[in-house]
Amino acid sequence: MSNSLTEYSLKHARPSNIVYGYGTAGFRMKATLLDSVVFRVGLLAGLRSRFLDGKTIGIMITASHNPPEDNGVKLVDPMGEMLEASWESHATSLANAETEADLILVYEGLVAKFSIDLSRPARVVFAKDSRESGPALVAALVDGLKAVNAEFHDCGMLTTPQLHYNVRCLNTQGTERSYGVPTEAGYFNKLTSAYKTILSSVTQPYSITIDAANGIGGPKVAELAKELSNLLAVTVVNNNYDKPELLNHACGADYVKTGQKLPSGVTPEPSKLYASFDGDADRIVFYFQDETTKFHLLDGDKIATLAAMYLGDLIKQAEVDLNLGVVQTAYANGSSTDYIQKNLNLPVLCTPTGVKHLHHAALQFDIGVYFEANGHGTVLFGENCIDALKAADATSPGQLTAIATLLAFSELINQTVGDAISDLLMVLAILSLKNWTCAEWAHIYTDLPNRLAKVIVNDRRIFTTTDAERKLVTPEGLQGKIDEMVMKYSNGRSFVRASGTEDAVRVYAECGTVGEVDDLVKNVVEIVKNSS
Ligand SMILES: CC(=O)N[C@H]1[C@@H](OP(=O)(O)O)O[C@H](CO)[C@@H](O)[C@@H]1O
Ligand SMILES: [Mg+2]
Repeated sequence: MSNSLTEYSLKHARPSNIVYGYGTAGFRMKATLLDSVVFRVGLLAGLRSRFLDGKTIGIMITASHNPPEDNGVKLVDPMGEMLEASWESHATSLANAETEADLILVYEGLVAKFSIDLSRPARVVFAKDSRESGPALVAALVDGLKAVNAEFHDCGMLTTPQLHYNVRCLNTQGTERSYGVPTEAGYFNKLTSAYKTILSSVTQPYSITIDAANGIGGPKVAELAKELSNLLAVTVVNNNYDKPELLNHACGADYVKTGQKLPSGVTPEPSKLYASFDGDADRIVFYFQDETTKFHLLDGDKIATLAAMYLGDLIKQAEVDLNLGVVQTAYANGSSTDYIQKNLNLPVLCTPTGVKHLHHAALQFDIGVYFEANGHGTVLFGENCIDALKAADATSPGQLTAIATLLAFSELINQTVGDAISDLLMVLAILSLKNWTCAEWAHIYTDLPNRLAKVIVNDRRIFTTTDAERKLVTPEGLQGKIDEMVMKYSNGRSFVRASGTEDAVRVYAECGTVGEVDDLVKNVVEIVKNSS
């Protein structure tokens, strides 16, 4: 084993002077630096699968909304969730082992630590997004998997959520909780069947234009939409996934959310709904321009609110005792939190940034809605919830329909991870059923004007936080200065934290008016600059 490991790893030597870290979104950086990392992720996936009795582990090669020259890699655990946090440090140790001999020491250390029987089977599936560097990184990954004798299957080009779906299907096949057929056709069928069930009484197709960020989500959503042509009229723009140099360029969910503006390639018709995916289609934001050409963003907070409102109503109609809650991060607009708590009377939890935190918190509700403001999120239906719905004794047609609709939503909404395609269908289903225009959705509450800024500092690690990242602990005294500044503004809120994916500190601010928020964010950026 170690011989073949040494031989293979010599082909994938680690560059010196780089420190790798498995962060919020796995390893992510310039693709040219990732060959050894991806190879070693193959080794870790083999260990993880053997540790979990041969369950299938997923690996996704993507850098999401990053520029075309970047790439990244992340692991998917058996139920389709992100890699368990305690294993992230093992990924980091493997990636940072200097020499081949060091690598074998770390690898064998993990084998011993977890008493892993290397004679057992290891199973891995992987996919990549549409980046140019994808195929070469896949070759490195395959070497890693061969080096540790893992069985593997290459799923080709998929969206990140499709790979998560496949992993869960493979690990639940033949069980009572089978998640579906582990193929792309299986994924499309699951979503389209659920959509047709939910919209069985609707006759008008909903029309939407999607900016696919020139990524892999474009061809996938176009394929799915063919099956739904009676219910959905989809136009895909920025759909050049075969021109990887255009990926995320002046388009995509991150561009639209951060800049609060239209992507290139979109010439809006007044009050018509648009959406943008990110490069690997695990995020979505919606938007439209009104008759006065004012741009309205419908971000993750608006999606969460819409879903919570609609599912809350369905629970009431179903007369089943289920609790519903919403999970957000500090980046959620204050108006959305207020609306969910005060108007919808639902509990809201706040967690640190990163979907794994939100996902985990959402599991405590029977139905947990979680979204980051940037459009990454989903709705989780707990096993108890599904069982209660299936066992419910419906006495009226209204109750029956509500129960069937809730169950269909649990099939429509990806239960493993935020999914742009699944979230798109969820939103369009709700808008269709409510017969709502995009303006009606936009006006359920009005966002407080907000700004997100980035400050490059010498060492972002000195910025540590508490209270779900809403308060700085260090540098000492800095939070006090921010609080003093915030006090000067109406409805002001601002917080500062180190990014987990970029070498920068992020500053968020919101206020009662645009003028104030521009002023506040500028002042907090100054405070941060002066502190480091
Ligand atoms: C403000 C913001 O949008 N932060 C993003 C960003 O994290 P940072 O730790 O802020 O760099 O990337 C994460 C991974 O994609 C995503 O989960 C998160 O929401
Ligand atoms: Mg993404």
